[in-house]
Amino acid sequence: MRFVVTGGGTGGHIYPALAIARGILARYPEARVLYIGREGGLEAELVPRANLPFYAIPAAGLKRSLTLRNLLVFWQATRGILLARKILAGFKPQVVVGTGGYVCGPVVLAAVMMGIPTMIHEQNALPGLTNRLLARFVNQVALTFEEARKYMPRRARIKVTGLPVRPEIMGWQKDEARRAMGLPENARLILSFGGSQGARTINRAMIEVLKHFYNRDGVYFLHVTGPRHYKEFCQQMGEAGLSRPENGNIILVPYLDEMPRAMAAADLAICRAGAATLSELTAVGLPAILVPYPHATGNHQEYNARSLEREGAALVIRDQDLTGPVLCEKLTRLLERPAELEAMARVSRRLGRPRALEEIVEIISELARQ
Ligand SMILES: CC(=O)N[C@H]1[C@@H](OP(=O)(O)OP(=O)(O)OC[C@H]2O[C@@H](n3ccc(=O)[nH]c3=O)[C@H](O)[C@@H]2O)O[C@H](CO)[C@@H](O)[C@@H]1O
Repeated sequence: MRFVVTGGGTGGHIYPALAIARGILARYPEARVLYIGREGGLEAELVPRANLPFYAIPAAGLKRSLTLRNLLVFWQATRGILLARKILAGFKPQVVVGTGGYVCGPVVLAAVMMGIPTMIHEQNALPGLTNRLLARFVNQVALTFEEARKYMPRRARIKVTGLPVRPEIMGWQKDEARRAMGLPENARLILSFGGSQGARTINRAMIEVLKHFYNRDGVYFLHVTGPRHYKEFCQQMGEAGLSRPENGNIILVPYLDEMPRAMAAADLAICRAGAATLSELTAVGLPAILVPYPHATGNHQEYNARSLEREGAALVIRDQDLTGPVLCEKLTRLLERPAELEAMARVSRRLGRPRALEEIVEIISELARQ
């Protein structure tokens, strides 16, 4: 069997495409999966590293307003469709799967024109422009959040599958993770982090939180500063009188490779609201205080965060409202009300979709049988 996956631009589109490719190969070890991405895109680096065959085509994004650049974009899209048609005609896939990003447009459209079954996956509660356009033409739309449905055409075939999380996320039991981290039995662990680069506003607020809770009994903090902010953060901790936080109840790291273990061990997370992060939190049932990244396209992180908040799995603080005292107050309230925190954890676990990948691969299998 042969399958094509496509999606690019940011890790947010590429990692789900890679997870789906791996899911297909796990189910059909004899299958061939080809990844089509953008010339010079981040996928051109990540896909070969994941040992998948990769073809690049030209693609660029439309500006939302009418500009000269858009003419160039149309030209590139036409070239992209022609090239994608050629690749698809040669490879003859049974199904083409797109996960969003500019490059997805020409590849999925070429497949639609050629009568090849197609599926797209949308990661966010507010769908991206490419996926919204493609949803009109594809055979199946898979969503992470139910909320995204209302932005999709009414006649689209839609299923809420969730977003595949990396398997390691499910690999730890809470007790085992806490023992491995050397945490005392009954202490609570608060895990705070920004995106992969960290988040300056969360760092700023966390300085005050850490100062407030320093050496407080029964609560531990694991704070991830982001690699670029680590030195500055340690310096600010020193200025706040916490020059040796590791002697108390605070662990500071620039980046956390051990995120799966930390999420399993933690009782509460303070973080951004990227789709992967939220899927991981709900997969392990970890309640959160979410601070959506305000510059994400269309402010989609706030839509993601509100979706968890509406259900009762998280609280949301907007980036512009985030200060040390506001965060301290919310945190203190939750720590003083363990029943509330436990209820949030239950809702979070209920929202989790640890079988997302299986469901997506099942849809792809059905399309392949058509
Ligand atoms: C800035 C931005 O626009 N981000 C978007 C990007 O997310 P992006 O992929 O940047 O961010 P996500 O929250 O989705 O994922 C971050 C990943 O990094 C991991 N991690 C993070 C810090 C750390 O120290 N260690 C670690 O392992 C997290 O566990 C998670 O797996 O695409 C997503 C899907 O379209 C969107 O929802 C996000 O809004």
